[in-house]
Amino acid sequence: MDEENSSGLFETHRGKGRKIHRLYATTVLVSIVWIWVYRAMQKPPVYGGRSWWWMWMGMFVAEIWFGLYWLLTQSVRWDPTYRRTFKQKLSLRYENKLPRVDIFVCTADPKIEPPMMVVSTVLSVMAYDYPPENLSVYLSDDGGSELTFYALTQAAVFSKHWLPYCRNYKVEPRSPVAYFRSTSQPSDAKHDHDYTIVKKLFEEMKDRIENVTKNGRVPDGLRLEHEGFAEWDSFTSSRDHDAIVQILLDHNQDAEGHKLPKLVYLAREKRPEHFHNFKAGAMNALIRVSSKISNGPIILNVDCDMYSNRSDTVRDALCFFMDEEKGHEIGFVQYPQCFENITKNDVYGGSLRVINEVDFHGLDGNGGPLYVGTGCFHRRDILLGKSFDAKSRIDWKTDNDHEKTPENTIKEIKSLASCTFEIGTEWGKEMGLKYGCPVEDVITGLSIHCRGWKSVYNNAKPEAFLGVAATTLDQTLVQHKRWSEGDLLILISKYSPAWYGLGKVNPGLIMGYMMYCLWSPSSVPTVFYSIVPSLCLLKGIPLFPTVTSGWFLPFAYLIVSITAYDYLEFLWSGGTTRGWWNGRRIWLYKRTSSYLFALLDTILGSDLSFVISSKVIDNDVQERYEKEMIEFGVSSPLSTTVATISMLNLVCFFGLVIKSGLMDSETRRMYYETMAIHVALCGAFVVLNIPLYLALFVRKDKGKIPNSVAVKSVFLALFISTIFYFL
Ligand SMILES: O=c1ccn([C@@H]2O[C@H](COP(=O)(O)OP(=O)(O)O[C@H]3O[C@H](CO)[C@@H](O)[C@H](O)[C@H]3O)[C@@H](O)[C@H]2O)c(=O)[nH]1
Ligand SMILES: [Mn+2]
Repeated sequence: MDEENSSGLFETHRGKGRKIHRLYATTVLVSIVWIWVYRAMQKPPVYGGRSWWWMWMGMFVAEIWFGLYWLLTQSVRWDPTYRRTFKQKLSLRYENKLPRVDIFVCTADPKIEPPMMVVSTVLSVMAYDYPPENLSVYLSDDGGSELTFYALTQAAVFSKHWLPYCRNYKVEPRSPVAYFRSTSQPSDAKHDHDYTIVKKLFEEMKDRIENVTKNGRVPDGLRLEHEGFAEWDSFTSSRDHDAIVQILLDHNQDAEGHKLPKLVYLAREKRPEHFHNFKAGAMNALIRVSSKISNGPIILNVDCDMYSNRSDTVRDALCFFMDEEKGHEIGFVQYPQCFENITKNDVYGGSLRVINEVDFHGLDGNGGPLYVGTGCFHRRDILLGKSFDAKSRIDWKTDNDHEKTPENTIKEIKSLASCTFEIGTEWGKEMGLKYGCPVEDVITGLSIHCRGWKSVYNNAKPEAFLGVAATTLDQTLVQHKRWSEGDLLILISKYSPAWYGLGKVNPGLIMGYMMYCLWSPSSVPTVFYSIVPSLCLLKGIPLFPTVTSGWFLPFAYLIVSITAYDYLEFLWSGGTTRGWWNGRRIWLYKRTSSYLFALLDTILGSDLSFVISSKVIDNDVQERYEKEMIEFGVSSPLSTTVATISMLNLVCFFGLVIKSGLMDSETRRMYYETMAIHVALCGAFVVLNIPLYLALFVRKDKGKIPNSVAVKSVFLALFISTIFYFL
C-alpha cells in the first residue's frame, strides 16, 4: 500500500490485487474478441431451408454490446481507492475555526414518508458532534403538510432533551427511533435514570405525532401551541400554496443551557401553473433560503429516510474539505447509500452492495464518485456554479453575522422560495441543482466534475447514513426505471459524458458514468439474449458452437469465469451466496423491464416524472419481506414483461424435454452437443425463475402474481413460442 498525504487530514490507499485483476481482465478480453471473430467468420445457421441470418446478426450485435459494456465496467475495477480521515488532527488544528454547516433534509409526502421517520432523521442530524452554533438544519417539505410541521415542532421541543442526552452518553446512532429500537436499558445507574426519562419523552412525542398523522389533521387545540400553524390559513392544497418559512429554533438553549442548532421548516411556494422540478427545485429553494439564514459554506443533503448513523460524519467530511494540500480541489464528499432494512439475502438487490463496495471505490480512483442525492456534503460556492481554479483557497473563517435571523427578513426569505423567483435566472441551469432530469443528483455531480472539481468517497464502517430500501418488486422496478431513464437522459443531454465530458474529466470517469448511462439501452441486447436462444433451442436452430468445436472454448471460459468472478466479488463485498443468486435474478428483471420501459419512455419523449418511493409497509407485506418471499402483488406492464419472459423460458424448456423424449438416443446426444450453450442458458433462466413460477402457480398469499398477469404472461409466452415454432 502506498500512503500519500500522511501529514494531511486524510490518506488514500490503492486497492490490493490490481495486477491479478488486470491479468484476468486480459483473458476475458481475449475471449470476447474471440467470440466476435467467431460471429464474423462463421455462417449463420440454416434451418428448414432458410438462413437465419437476422438472429445471427442479433446475437452478434448483442455480444458486441456486452463486450464493450464489460470494458466500461473495467474502468471501476482498474484502480480502486480507499480513504481514511484523521478527525483528531482536524480537532487539534481547527477546532476553533470550524465552518458553519447547513443540513438539508427533503420530504415530499406525509403519507408515504411518515412524519415520525422524517423528524427522527432531523433529530439525528441535529445531534451531530459539532459546535451547535455552526450547525443549521433545514427541513424542506414539498408536501407542505401541517402534519409534518406539527411533527417538527414536537421534535424541536424533544431536541432540548435528546441532544444533551446524546452528548452526555455519546450515544450512537442519534436517530431516536433507531436508538431506542437497538438499545436496551443501560446498566449504569445515572445513565439508566436519564435513559428512562428521555425514553418516556420520546414515547410521548411519538404517540402525539402518530396520533395526529393517523387523524390526518392537526386538531385546533394543538394548532394554538405554535403560531406557525397560521401559515396554513391560506393553504389550499399541497400543489397550491404560499411559501412557508418557520424558524423553530434559532440557537435556543437546550435543557442544560447549551446552544441548539438552528432548525428551519420550509415549504416552497407551489402553484399548479408553475412546474416545481421535484427534489432539484426543493434543493435550490433550500440553497437560497439558507443563504439568508445561516449561509454555511458546507451543505449536507440527506433524504428524509436517511438518518445519520454516526455522530462524527460532519467532522469526517471536513477532513477532506479542510485538508491543506488537496482540500481545495474537492467539490463534494459522497458517503455510500446504505440501508437498514436489508434482509440477509437481499431479495431485491436493494443493498447496492457491489456499487458501494466496488464501483464507487473505482470511481474515486478516477476522479470521484457520482453525487447520489443523499449522504453528500457539498461546498456551497461550487454548487452555485463556481469553476475550479488551482490557485484559489477557500477561507473557512466563521463570522457571526448569522447569529439571529431578524423577523423582517422572513418576508424577503419567502420571496426566495417563490415560484417566480427563478424565472429568467440561471437556477436549474448553471446554478444549483440541474432541472429536467429525474436523477438531478447525478447530472449535477457530473457538471461539477466537468467544471474541474474532484469528489471523494468515504465508505468507512459503521455506515455514516442508513436509509429505507424498496420492499416490493414493483417498487424496485419503478425506482430503477426512474434511475435508468434519468441516466439515459444525461447521455443525450447537453452534459453528456460522451461529448461534454470529453477533455474535461478523466477518461476512466467518463467510462464510469457511461456504465450507468447505458443501463437502459442494455435492456435490448439482454431481452434478445434471454428470449432468442431459448426459442431456438425449442426449434433446434444452433446459434452457438457445438461442444466439440474450438469456438466453444471462449464461450465456456466467459460463462464460467464471469460468473465465478461476479460471485466472488459479491461475497467479497459482504454478500451471501443466496444474496448473489437473488441479485442475478433482480439484475435480469431490471434489465428486461425497468430499463426497457425507460428506453421506450425516452424514445417516445414522455413527460418528466418522479415517482416517490414509499417508505411505509403493510404488516403482511413486511412479514413476507422478512421471509424473503418476492412481493409481486401488483399488475403492471413491468411485472407482465418479467413474467412473460420467464414463462417463455419455461415453455421452451418443457418443449425441449418433450422433444428430446421423443428422440432416439443418438439423435438426442447430437442435439445436446450442438445445443449445449442454449440448454445451459435456458436452464439457468428457468432455475433463476423458480420463485416466479411458484408465485404464478403455487403461492396463495397476496404477494403472488395477480391472476390477470398470470393469464396474460402464460398466454403471451405460449403464443410467441408457438408462432416461432411454426415459422
Ligand atoms: O418532488 C419531490 C420528490 C422527491 N423529493 C424528495 O427526494 C428524496 C428522494 O426521493 P425517493 O422517492 O426516496 O427516491 P429514491 O429513488 O430513493 O432517491 C434516490 O434517487 C433520487 C433521484 O432519482 C435522488 O433524488 C435521491 O436523493 C436518491 O436517494 C426524498 O427525500 C423525497 O422526499 C422531494 O423533495 N420533492
Ligand atoms: Mn429513497
